Amino acid sequence: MNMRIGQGFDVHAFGPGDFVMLGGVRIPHDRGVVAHSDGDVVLHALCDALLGALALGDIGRHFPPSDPRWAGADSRMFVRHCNAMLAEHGWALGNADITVICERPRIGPHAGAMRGLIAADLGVAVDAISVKATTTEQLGFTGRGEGIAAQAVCLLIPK
Ligand SMILES: Nc1ccn([C@@H]2O[C@H](COP(=O)(O)O)[C@@H](O)[C@H]2O)c(=O)n1
Ligand SMILES: C[C@@]1(CO)OP(=O)(O)OP(=O)(O)OC[C@H]1O
Repeated sequence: MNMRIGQGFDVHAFGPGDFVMLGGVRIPHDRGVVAHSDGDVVLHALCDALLGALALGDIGRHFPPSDPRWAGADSRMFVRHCNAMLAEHGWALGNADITVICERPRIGPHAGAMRGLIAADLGVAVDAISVKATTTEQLGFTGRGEGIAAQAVCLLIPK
């Protein structure tokens, strides 16, 4: 069977604020993130995985951080754009698996909501989308609470 695989990774620094956007879900937190858009590392990593599977570059190529149109943008729009590109090139998402890397906020209580939004934006069943999390045992920049990271892998199948 013809298939394509993709992977993505994204990091944003914590900064002033009282919430973070992760997987399209607004999560109350004692920090915000520094970003041009809404800084949703889950959706940015997912977009890079989808674009990588298509060999169509990365999110910054499609939505340059220098472009004022994307200031404060809802990253779900980036995901829907990538999904349109999948269809345009004759591919559909088989499944995606995403890992959020941070000490806090806790992701478990929000993972179901993230999966639902991502599945809706990609037009797939919820069981095609996995969202999970790990700490780095207080090691490194995520361990020190300086920022948050996410990685994603996806498998594409012919449409
Ligand atoms: N931000 C996070 C980090 C972790 N979790 C959940 O806790 C489990 C244990 O994490 P370790 O890093 O100690 O292995 C992990 O498997 C997640 O279920 C979380 O919800 N949010
Ligand atoms: C999402 C975009 C949009 O301009 O900007 P940021 O929110 O800063 O996010 P990042 O992952 O650093 O870069 C990708 C950009 O495309």
